[in-house]
Amino acid sequence: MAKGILFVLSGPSGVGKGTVCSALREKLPDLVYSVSATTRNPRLGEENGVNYFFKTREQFTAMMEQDQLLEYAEYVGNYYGTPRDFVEQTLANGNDIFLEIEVQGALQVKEKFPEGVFIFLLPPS
Ligand SMILES: Nc1nc2c(ncn2[C@@H]2O[C@H](COP(=O)(O)OP(=O)(O)O)[C@@H](O)[C@H]2O)c(=O)[nH]1
Ligand SMILES: Nc1ncnc2c1ncn2[C@@H]1O[C@H](COP(=O)(O)OP(=O)(O)O)[C@@H](O)[C@H]1O
Repeated sequence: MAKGILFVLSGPSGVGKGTVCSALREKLPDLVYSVSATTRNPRLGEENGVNYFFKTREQFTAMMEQDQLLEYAEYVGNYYGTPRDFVEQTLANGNDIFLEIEVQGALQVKEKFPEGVFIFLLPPS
């Protein structure tokens, strides 16, 4: 079976990644989205396992040490990372997967998956 395609959307903070992602979710409801792990606190309305997997710093460090993350980065004082197994299994099953992550993480994914499709959003000015 052909492997799925890995899509990574990245770019600086405030450039509109989240906005593009919500539009995409409406247009392509069947596309698989990676759910990241983070040490930041949940915001009102956010659900564990849906928006993020919310972790303590200890839990996150354990995931890093056990090589469970495809990439991770510290961003404004919190850790964010992409669970590896879910991405690898989705691709192996022949399904595409979409990641919305910040730039340091996207560069790490590019090292590991140079065949992926990397989209960097830039502000108009
Ligand atoms: N490297 C990396 N960045 C992530 C991951 N998940 C989310 N991010 C990025 O972390 C940043 C902060 O996300 P968040 O706390 O949800 O705030 P907001 O997207 O700015 O409202 C954004 O730039 C996300 O793209 C991840 O798994 N890895
Ligand atoms: N194409 C656009 N033109 C102008 N403003 C936009 C555009 N896309 C998004 N925005 C606005 O810019 C702000 C940041 O967008 P957001 O999607 O949260 O960025 P990011 O996820 O990259 O931090 C939001 O207030 C959003 O409504």
